[in-house]
Amino acid sequence: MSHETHDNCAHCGHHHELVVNGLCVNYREHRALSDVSLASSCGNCVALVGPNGAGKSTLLKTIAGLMTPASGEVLWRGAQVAKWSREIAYLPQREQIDWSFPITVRGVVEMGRYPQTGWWRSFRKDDDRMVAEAIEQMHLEDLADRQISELSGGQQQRAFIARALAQQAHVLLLDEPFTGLDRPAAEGLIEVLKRLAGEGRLVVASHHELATVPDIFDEVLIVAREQVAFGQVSETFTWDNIRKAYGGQLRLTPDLEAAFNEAAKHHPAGVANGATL
Ligand SMILES: Nc1ncnc2c1ncn2[C@@H]1O[C@H](COP(=O)(O)OP(=O)(O)OP(=O)(O)O)[C@@H](O)[C@H]1O
Repeated sequence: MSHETHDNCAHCGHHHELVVNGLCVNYREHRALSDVSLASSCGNCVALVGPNGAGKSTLLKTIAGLMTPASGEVLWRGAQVAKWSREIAYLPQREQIDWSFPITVRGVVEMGRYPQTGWWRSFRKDDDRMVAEAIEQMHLEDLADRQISELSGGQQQRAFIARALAQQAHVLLLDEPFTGLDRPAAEGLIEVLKRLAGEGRLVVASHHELATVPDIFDEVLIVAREQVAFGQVSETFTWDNIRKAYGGQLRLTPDLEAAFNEAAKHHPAGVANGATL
């Protein structure tokens, strides 16, 4: 799949870049991630893949500004991410969220406005409008007054994405957003992610289902505690690179083989040569 890439973001009219430079991240003295570098910009959907413990969540948290790098840097719009917390939204893995917390869907989405309003000032008309628009964009109107705990997994994901939209976030960092979704919900989420990228947002998501990478993403970062490869899915999503990251943990199934062939079709050289694996 390939999105139409906007020169300028339809969301804000600019063309912003996320740059990760030689990033290393530790938990105390334990090195979780080494030497990650990438550059992506508005309008892209970036997959983060690698085996369990590869450092995907760590990278998302660091890009979100929630962890401090041991070395290297993360820049958005040319400055350290800490400066841009309003523009960057992070959705943790499902199990990190307390879904029993008593809050309505609208309450979750309103939280997206808190960084702007501060806790001390009340909502203005604009805040209400942005919350209503986000709810509408994620087709949550009928569920807005329901408790978040009463929703299906797919609906809960949509509520959290609506919160990011209400925040007017430019970068969406999603940790395994497809986990626990049934097929229709997953297909709905694929459409949502493509639409958000198509509107000029930058979506970065860790993803376990390798066979669906070419359907959803434009670019891929493959990690295994350190960077294996980063680039366009058509060039980078190859069995060679995936095998480097997963070692003997992964078998080349027919589904996966089909996905590599699908990815290669969009590669200029792949089309010319009719190349397969
Ligand atoms: N809070 C923590 N304290 C210490 N080490 C941690 C902590 N969180 C993660 N790690 C370690 O850092 C490394 C990277 O973990 P991370 O959760 O980023 O991987 P991941 O690719 O997201 O894994 P998964 O696919 O299983 O979610 C692992 O070795 C893990 O054990």
